[in-house]
Amino acid sequence: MGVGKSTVGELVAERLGCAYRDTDGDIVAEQGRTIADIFVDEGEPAFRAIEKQAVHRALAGYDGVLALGGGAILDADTRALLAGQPVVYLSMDVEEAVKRTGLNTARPLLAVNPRRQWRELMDARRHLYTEVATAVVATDGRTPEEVAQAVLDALELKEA
Ligand SMILES: Nc1ncnc2c1ncn2[C@@H]1O[C@H](COP(=O)(O)OP(=O)(O)OP(=O)(O)O)[C@@H](O)[C@H]1O
Ligand SMILES: O=C(O)C1=C[C@@H](O)[C@@H](O)[C@H](O)C1
Ligand SMILES: [Mg+2]
Repeated sequence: MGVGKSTVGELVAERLGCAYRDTDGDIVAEQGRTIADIFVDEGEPAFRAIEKQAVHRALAGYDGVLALGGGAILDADTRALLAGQPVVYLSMDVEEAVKRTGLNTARPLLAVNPRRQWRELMDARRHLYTEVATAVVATDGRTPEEVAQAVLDALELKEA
């Protein structure tokens, strides 16, 4: 969360001259409410079901850069769908995460104690991010432009 998927994803798409899409954005558009509201109204399991459908729809026949929600990889079917695709895991350390997400309540899973919650989420998920990733790109101390270039380098893709 807050690692720069949207910022960097858009830059990478711009450099490749291809489409950019973000499943969190798709969900908000389709549901007509914020992600925080879906969590509050229906709880996390209901959000995950909505998210799973959104990821599957977004990936079907898609050719471009897709930013996934941070928890999408919790679903085994989604992980299977990502197998064979170029998948980048953007990483950062906890202090960078707190700086980037701040106290922003748009991220319900970090709403109470961002530092502790971020550590717990990463301890639970790191192995899944690593499992689905074909490349890991560290974002600490790099500008979004530098991260975008590192992504292109890691995937051995050239600018359009
Ligand atoms: N490399 C970077 N260095 C410093 N700040 C950054 C970097 N990349 C993104 N940011 C900033 O961090 C914040 C979060 O970025 P962004 O919204 O792109 O992340 P995200 O991974 O899409 O988040 P979410 O999990 O909410 O979808 C923004 O304020 C953005 O400007
Ligand atoms: O990491 C997560 O579990 C989340 C990340 C965001 O992209 C949103 O999908 C939502 O806030 C949950
Ligand atoms: Mg985003």
